[in-house]
Amino acid sequence: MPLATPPAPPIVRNAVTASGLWRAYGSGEAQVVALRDVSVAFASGAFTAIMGPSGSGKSTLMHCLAGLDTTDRGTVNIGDTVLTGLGDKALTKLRRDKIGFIFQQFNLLPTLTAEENILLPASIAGAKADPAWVNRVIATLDLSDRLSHKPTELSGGQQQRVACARALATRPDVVFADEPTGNLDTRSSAEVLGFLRKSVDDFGQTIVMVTHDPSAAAYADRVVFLADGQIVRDLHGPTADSVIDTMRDFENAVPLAGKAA
Ligand SMILES: Nc1ncnc2c1ncn2[C@@H]1O[C@H](COP(=O)(O)OP(=O)(O)OP(=O)(O)O)[C@@H](O)[C@H]1O
Repeated sequence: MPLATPPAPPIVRNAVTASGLWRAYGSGEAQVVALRDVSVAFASGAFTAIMGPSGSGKSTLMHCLAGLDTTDRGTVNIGDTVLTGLGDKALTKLRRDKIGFIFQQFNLLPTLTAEENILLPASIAGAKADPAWVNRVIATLDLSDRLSHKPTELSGGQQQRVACARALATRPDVVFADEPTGNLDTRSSAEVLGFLRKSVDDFGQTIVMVTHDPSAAAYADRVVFLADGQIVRDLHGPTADSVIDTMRDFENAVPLAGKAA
C-alpha cells in the first residue's frame, strides 16, 4: 500500500522582520541606548502587541520597524523589501504603499470629512482605493452615517474608528498602532480593539500594536515584552492575567533603569 504523504506544514510568512537592531540617542555620557540587538519577526495575518515599562524602547522599535526612525545597526524587512538603507523617496513610497498607521491622537485632518480622511492616503499615492473594500471596512466600523462629518463633530471613539478605516483603506501589508486606545474610554477602546481583532480574523490584516494596557494586549495573538531595549519575553495566546503575571515576573527579574530601589 502506498504511504500517505504527510500534510505539508503551514507556511508562516513574516510581514515584518527585524534582525540585530541597535538604536542609541545622544553621545558620550548622555547616550541612551534605546534598542540593544533586537531581533523579532511578526507573522503575516497575526495581531501582535508590544509591551514594556516606560522608556523600554517600544516606540523606538515601532518607529524603526515602520521606517519613521533610522537604526544604527541591523536590518528591517517589510515583506521581501529591505527597509533599512532605503533613500527618502523609496522609504516614503514603501510607507505609503505597504504600511498603515494608527496613532493615539487620531491625527485626522480637521478640515476634511471622515470620508475624505479615509480616502486621503490612497489619493496621495495617486491611486484609487477599491470602493468595495473601503465600503466593507466602513460598514464593519459602523461609520456609514458619519462619513460627511468633520473630526470635531465626532466622538473620540468615532475619530479613532475613522483612523482605523484610513489605515486599512489601502490594504497595507502591516498596520502599526501606537497606543490606539490611550485616549479612549473603556467602551470605545473595546470597539476599536474589537475591530482590530476582526480585521485580523476576517481580512487577514497584520497588526503590530504598542500598548500599556494588559486588557488591550489580550486582544492580540502574541505579546512581545521589551525591557531596557531588549526583548525579554514572548507570550502567545495572552490573557489580561497572563500579561500582568509576565510583566510582574520580568520586572522583578530584570533591574530596570529608573526603577525605584
Ligand atoms: N529622540 C530621542 N532623543 C533622545 N532620547 C530618546 C529619543 N527617543 C527616545 N529616547 C530615549 O530612548 C529610550 C526609549 O524610549 P521609547 O520612547 O522608545 O520608550 P517607550 O517604551 O516607548 O516609552 P513610553 O512607554 O514612555 O512611551 C528612553 O530612554 C527615551 O528617553
